[in-house]
Amino acid sequence: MPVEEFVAGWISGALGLVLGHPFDTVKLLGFFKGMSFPIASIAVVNSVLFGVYSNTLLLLTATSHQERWAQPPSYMHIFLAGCTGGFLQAYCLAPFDLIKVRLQNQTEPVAQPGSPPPQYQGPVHCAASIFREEGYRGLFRGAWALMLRDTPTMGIYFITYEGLCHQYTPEGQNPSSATVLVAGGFAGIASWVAATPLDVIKSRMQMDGLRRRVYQGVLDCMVSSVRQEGLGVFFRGVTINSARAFPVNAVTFLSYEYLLRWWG
Ligand SMILES: C[N+](C)(C)CCCC[C@H](N)C(=O)O
Repeated sequence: MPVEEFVAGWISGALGLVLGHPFDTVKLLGFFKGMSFPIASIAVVNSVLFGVYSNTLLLLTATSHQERWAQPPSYMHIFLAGCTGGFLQAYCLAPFDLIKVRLQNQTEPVAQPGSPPPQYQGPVHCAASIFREEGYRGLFRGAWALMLRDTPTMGIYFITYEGLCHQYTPEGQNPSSATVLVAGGFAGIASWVAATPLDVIKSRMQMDGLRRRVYQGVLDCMVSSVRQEGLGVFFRGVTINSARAFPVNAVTFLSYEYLLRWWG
């Protein structure tokens, strides 16, 4: 099994994250505060995504990454490989994403003197507390919603990327850096727009169970969110998600393609 894609996915995910982190942290003081945990986690997750995507395409079409611009795979194969990558990365992402959401939802930007310490003191403490209080399965709270969010939208991610690259690249050539940046940026936006409704539900499921369980499952969470807040609830955060998605995914794809060309 070719491993370059896993390594390139690892590095490119980390680079994209450095750019995206300020968007994730706009509410906090210090843009790059607390970055080591997300870097470590996105590197693992992106490596699984790109590694599985590329190897699934290899299984489906028998073309390696180097041959793919000359012999483009069908959109059906690209979509299936993207969905497979999205499905498997969701399981790796689930505990990391849970910890991120729990930490982001708990704190005041500046601790008030005399106020009680935050429930979770950092990522490791957060993971240990969830494990202690909610068990091993607690670490996978919201994982089902995350998997539903990522499986089809990672298919959309790769279809948009490959489609735009082909559109703007002469037959048989490698896409230019500008093309890769723009195609990567729009792939990020397209997949985030499609992912936002389930992203909202996923975050609610992850916060559920902290005290009293409110939702019975993904469907129940959807129905009660729409009842209380209307259909607009599904688009909450779509603008910030898209603004973040462009630079993050432009850099992720550019570094991914360049690392593979450089090694290959
Ligand atoms: C599938 N979904 C839309 C959730 C993510 C697609 C892009 C993944 C990228 N690491 C990022 O953080 O933007």
